[in-house]
Amino acid sequence: MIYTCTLNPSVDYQIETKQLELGTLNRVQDTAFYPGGKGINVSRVLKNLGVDSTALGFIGGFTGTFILERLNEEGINTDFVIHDEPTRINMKVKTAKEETEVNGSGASIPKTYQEQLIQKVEELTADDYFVLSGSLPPSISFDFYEKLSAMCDEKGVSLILDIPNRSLKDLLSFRPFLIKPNQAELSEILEKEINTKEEAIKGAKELIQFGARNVIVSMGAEGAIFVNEQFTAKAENPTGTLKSSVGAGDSLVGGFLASYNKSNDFLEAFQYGVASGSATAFSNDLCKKDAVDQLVSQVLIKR
Ligand SMILES: Nc1ncnc2c1ncn2[C@@H]1O[C@H](COP(=O)(O)OP(=O)(O)O)[C@@H](O)[C@H]1O
Ligand SMILES: O=P(O)(O)OC[C@H]1O[C@](O)(COP(=O)(O)O)[C@@H](O)[C@@H]1O
Repeated sequence: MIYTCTLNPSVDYQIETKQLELGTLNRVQDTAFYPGGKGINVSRVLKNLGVDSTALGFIGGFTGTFILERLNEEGINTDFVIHDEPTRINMKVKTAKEETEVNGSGASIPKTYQEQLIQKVEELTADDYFVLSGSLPPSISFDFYEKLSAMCDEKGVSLILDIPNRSLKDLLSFRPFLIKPNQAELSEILEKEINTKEEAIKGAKELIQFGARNVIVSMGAEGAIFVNEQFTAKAENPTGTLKSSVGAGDSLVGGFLASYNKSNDFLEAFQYGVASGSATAFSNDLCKKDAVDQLVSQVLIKR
């Protein structure tokens, strides 16, 4: 079974407006609410691609209820720890020119609730994948990532890490099956500029040395690279019109896992993941299977 874990979920409030001007009244053209947070997005993408998963993490309040209802409607298994404070709301503003994001910091999670989540992860076995994705809420420290990663390592659970944290390097000794920093995150982790695919491949190889088993660096409109101990590959995106790139990285992870789960083939999974990321970038919500299947042959992979 694939488990996703979102420690800091969100309701994503997407706004489309002709322009966004600070210090004045802006009126919007279009709005939509989506259940958000990186692990939740991975579960939603997996479901869209025909693969079941169970979404774990913390949710609470009226926003948490919204997330739970939407995931239930979509037929996604959930096993969240429910707390009292509302889950955060993240604003995603799209104008004709650019995308702007304002992410909340997150709810306060008491220690007893943190312990409840640990108990759920205790149940996982070596047949499972555990996708630990997204930021930490303010009341939880980096040790929590360490604790969950160490548990996966001990039990032989395949760990996928997609955390926007410069200390990701400190988790690589737990031998994650896959990590997926984006270009900016890789720069932060390695404390150097990453501008090209060649630089990203070099950087990803450093992360393999630290213990990661497979590394994908996503590079937005430029595509992505894949590195493991056996080979490296570059991917170019298919062409299309950008609608919203929110969740593109999570879609890459979801698409990769959906394909790898069936084929055990890294290159095929990488290609399908990139097609999923692009299909999300070309739509308002997360990618749907038809769109991914249409794009996949247009993703150019070079080993
Ligand atoms: N503008 C775009 N056009 C086509 N594909 C895109 C675009 N933005 C993102 N993607 C696809 O989605 C993947 C993940 O996007 P990226 O923005 O790098 O991740 P994150 O959301 O984690 O920052 C990219 O590697 C690419 O394949
Ligand atoms: O936990 P963080 O880093 O604040 O990210 C949460 C946000 O990231 C998202 O999961 C989207 O992530 P990506 O665009 O990186 O795939 C949103 O749904 C959510 O608002």
